[in-house]
Amino acid sequence: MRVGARGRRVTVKRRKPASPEAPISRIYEVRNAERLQDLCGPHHRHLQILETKLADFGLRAESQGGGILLIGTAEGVSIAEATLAELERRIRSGTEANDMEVEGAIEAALTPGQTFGGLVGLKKPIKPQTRGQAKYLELLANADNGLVFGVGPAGTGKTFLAVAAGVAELTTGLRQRLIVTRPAVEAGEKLGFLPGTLEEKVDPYMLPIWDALRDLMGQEQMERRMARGEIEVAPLAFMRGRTLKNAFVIVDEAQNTTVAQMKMVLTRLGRDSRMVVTGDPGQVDLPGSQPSGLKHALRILEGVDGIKAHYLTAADVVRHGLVSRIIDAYAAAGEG
Ligand SMILES: Nc1ncnc2c1ncn2[C@@H]1O[C@H](COP(=O)(O)OP(=O)(O)OP(=O)(O)O)[C@@H](O)[C@H]1O
Repeated sequence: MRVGARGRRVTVKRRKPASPEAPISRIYEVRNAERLQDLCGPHHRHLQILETKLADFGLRAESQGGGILLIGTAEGVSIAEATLAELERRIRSGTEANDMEVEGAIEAALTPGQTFGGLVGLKKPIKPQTRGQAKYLELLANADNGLVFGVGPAGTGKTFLAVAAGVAELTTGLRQRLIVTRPAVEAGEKLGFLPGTLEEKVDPYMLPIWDALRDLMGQEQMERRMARGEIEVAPLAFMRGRTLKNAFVIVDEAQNTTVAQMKMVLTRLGRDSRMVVTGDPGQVDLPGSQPSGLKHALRILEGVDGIKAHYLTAADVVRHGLVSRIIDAYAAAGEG
């Protein structure tokens, strides 16, 4: 789905010759005079910002009765339409249109993942930050994808975006439960012998998950849903023998599952559930030379109907800029 003028392209006047860079003009139609004024801004300042930011596309924007005339390259006009549609969406949801919002809408329209329709029900909106993330989010946001593998190096948002999709499905009522599990390589089954509640036992290892949940739904909602049993964060061993129904299940750090563990968890998928498996085949911490269940699953499940795998790369790292260079250096040394 393209975030665009949503059927508003009423007038299309193409100039000759129809070379790709030839300027085109289209009218972004706005029937409501007050809305038109909000979009254009005082003394048409918003249109000036649009022209300045999209100068590379030769964009010109003029208010006309009933709409905004956009002239520029085809790409520029499309971005301007997407910007105006995003700005309209913000205004409709009660945001005051000001210079900052215009700039934010332009940024949203310019983001590589413009095709992503968005996850709803989150405390803060999530947007893809790279092309790879955009594709991954598209897969995650489509509830028809029963099993999605998110594979790639550290810091590409594999876990965070999976948690965002899970939170969105939980808070919008599409799924009754959100279950996040990780193989506890170090502690393993020994966790069962530590004192305290389950969360206390697994907290340090599960911290990144709690951080993401807190970020995406807020502490209060997170605790409320946890108390109601709607959110479960537990080591992989706790999944054994269960059928996970009506749940969004995330298997994180899946590179550290054994082949048997991976098969065990994949076959837990119950009715009305979805599963996202995330991991980095370059970071296997399994003792000895045990084969990784993730690598094995990716190999044998490739091409199976209804199963999607998405590969993020160093280009998708959203941590410090140095991280992607570190990953590349390790890969070059043959250790990634
Ligand atoms: N699109 C996004 N919007 C906002 N924050 C993001 C986005 N993508 C990633 N992040 C942030 O980047 C951080 C790293 O993401 P995450 O922990 O999911 O990476 P990962 O690929 O699972 O890495 P690792 O393999 O180390 O667990 C997260 O803490 C999250 O806050």
